[in-house]
Amino acid sequence: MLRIYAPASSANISVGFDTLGAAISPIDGSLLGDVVQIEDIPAGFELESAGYFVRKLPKEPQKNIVYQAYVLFSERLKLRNGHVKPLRLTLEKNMPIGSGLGSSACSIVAALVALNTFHNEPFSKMELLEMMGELEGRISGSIHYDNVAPCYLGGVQLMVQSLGNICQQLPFFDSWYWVLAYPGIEVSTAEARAILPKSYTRQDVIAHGRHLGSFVHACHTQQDVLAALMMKDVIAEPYRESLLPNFAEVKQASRDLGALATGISGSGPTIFSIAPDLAVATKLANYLENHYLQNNEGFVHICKVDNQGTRALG
Ligand SMILES: Nc1ncnc2c1ncn2[C@@H]1O[C@H](COP(=O)(O)OP(=O)(O)OP(=O)(O)O)[C@@H](O)[C@H]1O
Ligand SMILES: N[C@@H](CCO)C(=O)O
Repeated sequence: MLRIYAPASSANISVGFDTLGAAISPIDGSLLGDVVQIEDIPAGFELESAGYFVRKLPKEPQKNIVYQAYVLFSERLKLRNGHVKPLRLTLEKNMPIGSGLGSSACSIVAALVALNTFHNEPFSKMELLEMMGELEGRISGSIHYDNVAPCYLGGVQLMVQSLGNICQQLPFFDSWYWVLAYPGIEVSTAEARAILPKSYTRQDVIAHGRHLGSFVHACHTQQDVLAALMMKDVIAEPYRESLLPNFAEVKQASRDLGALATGISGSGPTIFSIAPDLAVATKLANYLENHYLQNNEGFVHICKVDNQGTRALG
């Protein structure tokens, strides 16, 4: 029996809509992500689901993205004259759905890595990642890799989508803490994409290019102040902030408490705040617990970038 854990991820990082994402883990060692278990059975295929957020999954098993991952993996294996073994997948759905923490990505990545490992790795990392993007695209309406890539490979990933690579890892700032606050309400990624403009002004396009280019440069030259200053979003945040509770006020208060940057994680409603040290991270966590959470489902975690990505649990 094999158990695969896939961590939460924060897509966009404000400055790289659909092109940047980071894998994230709480510093207290708790696992913030989904687990998929795979095991032999005598014949056929079985899917079981468990975990705190199982009640939020679609009622029909065929709509569970883990089921669809199994079907896609089987089809691709068949194209190589292979066939899937009889097996049971058990999804532990620990991630809230529609959270902005890459919940569907966690399920997709854990399922495909479990299936690939169980069949002695017939697919390369990039082939598997391409399947992950296809499945993510079915959910949100368009293929984007900024959750699945960091969730799978760990670190901060830049989607280059060229020369046979879907993504490449960026050097990042090891001292930074990420404070993630999930308010406990749901925002559908498909809907949060639908409200974005179809086109942008030349001024916005130039600003976006300057921010993203300078941010990537700052990562490579390890200029943390420049990187934090460039974490500005002209593509999504101005249109999505109305979906989040008191976002402008919370962002200003986080800045006053010492946050280097604050933005929407993925398509929200989770927000992230970057702290230069643990003292500021703790202050931010306390503030967000008291001012951003909307109900008992909400949570705040002090995190760091997870450089391991998806892995087998012992
Ligand atoms: N195993 C699964 N995990 C999560 N969502 C699933 C799963 N299977 C099917 N779904 C469906 O996929 C959709 C996920 O929606 P959405 O993309 O908004 O959530 P998300 O992946 O949590 O978003 P985000 O990437 O912002 O965290 C929901 O309609 C949900 O019912
Ligand atoms: N880049 C995607 C991430 C969704 O999780 C978006 O912002 O729509």
